Amino acid sequence: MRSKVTGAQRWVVKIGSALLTADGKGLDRAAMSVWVEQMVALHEAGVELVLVSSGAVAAGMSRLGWTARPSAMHELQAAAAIGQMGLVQAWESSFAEHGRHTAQVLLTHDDLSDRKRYLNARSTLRALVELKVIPVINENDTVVTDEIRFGDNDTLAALVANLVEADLLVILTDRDGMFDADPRNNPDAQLIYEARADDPALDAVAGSVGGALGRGGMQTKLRAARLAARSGAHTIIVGGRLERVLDRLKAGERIGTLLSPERGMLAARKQWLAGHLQTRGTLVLDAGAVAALSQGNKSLLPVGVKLVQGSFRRGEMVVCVAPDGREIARGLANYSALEAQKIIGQPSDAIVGLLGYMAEPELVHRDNLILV
Ligand SMILES: Nc1ncnc2c1ncn2[C@@H]1O[C@H](COP(=O)(O)OP(=O)(O)O)[C@@H](O)[C@H]1O
Ligand SMILES: N[C@@H](CCC(=O)OP(=O)(O)O)C(=O)O
Repeated sequence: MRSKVTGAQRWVVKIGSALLTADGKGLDRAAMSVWVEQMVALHEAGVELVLVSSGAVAAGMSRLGWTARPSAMHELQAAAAIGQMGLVQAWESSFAEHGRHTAQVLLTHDDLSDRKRYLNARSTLRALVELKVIPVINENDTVVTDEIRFGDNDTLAALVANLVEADLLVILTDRDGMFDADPRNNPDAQLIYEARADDPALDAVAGSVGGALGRGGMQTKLRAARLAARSGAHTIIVGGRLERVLDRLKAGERIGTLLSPERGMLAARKQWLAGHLQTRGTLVLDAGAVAALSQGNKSLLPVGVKLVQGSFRRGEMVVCVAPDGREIARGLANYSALEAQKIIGQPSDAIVGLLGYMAEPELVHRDNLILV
């Protein structure tokens, strides 16, 4: 029984090109509807779901009647743009049969390394998940060029897992999981059931290149698991063609390869925050807010802040000090310094009236706060 999998509340499910396109013969709609059925069942069981779907280039190639993957970037991008239409149509109509809506989200690496865009993407995805809509994410192949492209959707899926703070990343692929040698040329290769994501011994077994349709291979899946582990997520690499694969994972069955993070989700996040030393401003708290924060596990609301110093943007690190200047905590501000100045001392339900919108009711959320 895998309790970390059965207990996971937020899953990112990534489906690779090799699986989705029935090995190059257009989209495999029958397989898609089988996954959709299982994802809907997960949804009904209260699991929050985000889908990362590859397959745009492969679907576009099949629409255009191309049999070989083009090497010219613009042809690849054109194929992706054409194929993405079919891809999202297929997901939407399949989920619609179960009364579920989907939402198309196209992201680039740049979007996730820019702090403001990162926060915007995070808010949108959170809102979609709350609305019980299934976001279907792919790389925005039209706007990426060589240096900024992900190169593979495994990395994208891991970044999405970090973004939405998923506790489980499920990578569906064309093999039953990660083997101790590339099964293409080692018929005796054994499936690895469990390992620590950071185990260096895994590098040697992951090989390097992917199949004809996908590009990543096991190496990018391993890298993705390590990236996901940074925010405390577990990763499962498992065969997408295994019967009832997602149902069986949810039931705790030992299928696929489970790669575990070193530490839990919140601890990993706080450690990441603690490493972020650059602070951009200071919030001077009132005595009530100092007491609330010191007790632990409380967010900082605008009402408990007396003064805003410095110039910071949404998402940047600020220092929270007591009225006597003593440092209490550090955290990521949900509002810029200019906005914070307008809402401090006010209850959170006044934020919309003061700013014309509300990003979050807290000035600093407790998950983004570390006590000093
Ligand atoms: N140790 C390994 N265990 C399993 N598969 C491996 C291993 N090393 C390399 N591979 C290859 O990685 C391929 C899956 O990667 P890829 O083709 O990128 O698929 P996807 O489109 O699902 O991302 C498998 O078909 C397999 O041949
Ligand atoms: N974004 C592109 C490429 C992604 C890709 O090949 O990824 P994968 O099959 O997961 O290794 C697509 O949808 O075709």
